[in-house]
Amino acid sequence: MHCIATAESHSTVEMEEGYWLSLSLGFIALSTTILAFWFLNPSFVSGGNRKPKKQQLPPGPWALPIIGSLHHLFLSRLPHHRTMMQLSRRHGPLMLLRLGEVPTVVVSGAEAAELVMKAHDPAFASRPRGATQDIFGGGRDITFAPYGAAWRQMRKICVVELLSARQVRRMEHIRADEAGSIVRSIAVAGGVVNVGEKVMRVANDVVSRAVFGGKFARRQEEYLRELDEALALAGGFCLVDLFPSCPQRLLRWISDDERRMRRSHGRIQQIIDDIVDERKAAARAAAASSDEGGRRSVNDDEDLLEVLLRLQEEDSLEFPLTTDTMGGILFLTPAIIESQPQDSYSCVSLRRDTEEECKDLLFQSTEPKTIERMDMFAAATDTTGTVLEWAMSELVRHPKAMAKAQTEIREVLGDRAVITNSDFGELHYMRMVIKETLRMHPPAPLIPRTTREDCKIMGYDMLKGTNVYINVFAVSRDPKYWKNPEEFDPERFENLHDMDYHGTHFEYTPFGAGRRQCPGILFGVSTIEIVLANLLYHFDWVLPGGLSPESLDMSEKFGITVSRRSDLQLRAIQRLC
Ligand code: HEM
Repeated sequence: MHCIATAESHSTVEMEEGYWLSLSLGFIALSTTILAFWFLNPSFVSGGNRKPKKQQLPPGPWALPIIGSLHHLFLSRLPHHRTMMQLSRRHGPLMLLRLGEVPTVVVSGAEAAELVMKAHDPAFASRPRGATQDIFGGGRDITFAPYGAAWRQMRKICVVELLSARQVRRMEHIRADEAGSIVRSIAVAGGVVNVGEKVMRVANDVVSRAVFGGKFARRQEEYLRELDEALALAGGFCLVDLFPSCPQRLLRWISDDERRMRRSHGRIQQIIDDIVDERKAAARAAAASSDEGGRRSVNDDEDLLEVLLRLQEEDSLEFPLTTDTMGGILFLTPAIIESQPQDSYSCVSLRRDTEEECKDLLFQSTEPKTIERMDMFAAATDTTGTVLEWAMSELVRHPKAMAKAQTEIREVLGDRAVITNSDFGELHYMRMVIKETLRMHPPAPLIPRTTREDCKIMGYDMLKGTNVYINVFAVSRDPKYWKNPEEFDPERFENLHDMDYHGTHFEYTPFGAGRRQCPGILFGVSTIEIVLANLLYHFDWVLPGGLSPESLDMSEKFGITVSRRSDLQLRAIQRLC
């Protein structure tokens, strides 16, 4: 797909031909079949969640029987986070939508976000569950895990062992190497570059080298394609997620989302299996020739998988570090499990609500079994690549900002063959460019949470089991907190030094906040900084064919992460030193 020059602005996203036809047919088929169920079993449409008397639920737009508020989203020509932003400007910072059978509250103000992610954080610290998310992460991974003991341990390992500042610093040579190789590949290819593809690859290379010590090599293209498909489906807006009590067979007949998700996930799984197999064989060979009889010791070259295997051997954690837990953190596969003791734990069922139930399930002793999940790979690749692509898009649309960033980088870095993160102390403007990109294009615009218990927010009842989306996109474009919010203006951060990524300013939370806040901030930002600095240091960038900067299409593709709808194709002009 090409991104070049449509006259469309963000807010007039062109829908593909046939979309309306298939949408209408889908609605008609769904409504007819659901009506039939309604007559047979009226409690079906309520989803068991009728509004109890005397409860003060948040306001929201008018709803229809059966589909609830879905028509507001699906009849809009905008991606869901934008439609929700428009609706919440009418209905308020806490807005109730009924998405099919699923009651959902959208949070669109900084004060409300602070109440949800800080004041009442424990009540909102779980993730929604749906059929596609179950395939994607199965609730056994860290990202989609229900709040509870298993999640806490995975999180602790992530924060303390895998993504700590020390660990991220230790990986500096990987980032520098990979940023260098993207520069070389652009210089060799010359001409028009698919920037989106390049930055997605480099983000994936950095994380796979950090985790496995190696790269995806030949199958990276397939991996990224399948990841793209899976992430587009995992946003929670597929029919199977919206009508959980509707018979699966019927939904499968109407929509093939679930099948597509299984297919993509299966392919991703196979690719990872192959990589782990190779890695295992190499580890066995190394252990056989080691003087220490194969015992692992801390060393400076250990990748994240090695860190986990060492922790497992040390056996000093509160819960034993099983291979399942390791899989939940890194996205591993049965290839590793077979070497583990028979009393490994694994999650055997889905859709449990209480912490106790989840704990029971997550720590049931079972035979080792196949685990399917994607975590650090998906969480790190897509978000990092997406931010880089949006940053380059905004810079190309704003040549003055591009020139200012390039001048700064070239002055500060002087003549260098290799650029590393430790060279970046003085790159203030580039850091503001990244902050502004994350304000305008947070890669995860709707942060998904679910209520673990009844509570009251701004006088409204939030019932247990309600899904919650914190619309960080809406908050960071709200004129109440930001001057000219629709303008790309990195300078706005000049006087906002303390506006960082750590989730303490609730008008700016691209990485979320509270217990579930992204643990990969340092890893992600370090990768973004080094790749962006290299791209801007070594090349000048323009739209191909003499197109004007304003003509660049900026429309979005909705999914769990929101990337560009079309790839970013730019002409790279190598800088002559
Ligand atoms: C620019 C890059 C990134 C952005 C904008 C981003 C954003 C987010 C957001 C918004 C969340 C949800 C937070 C919440 O619920 O409050 C999240 C969760 C998460 N992110 Fe990131 N992320 C990025 C990069 C990364 C990287 C590089 C990694 C790992 C290497 C990572 C790992 C995770 C994990 C494991 C979670 C789940 C945490 C949990 O549920 O406890 N992220 N991220």
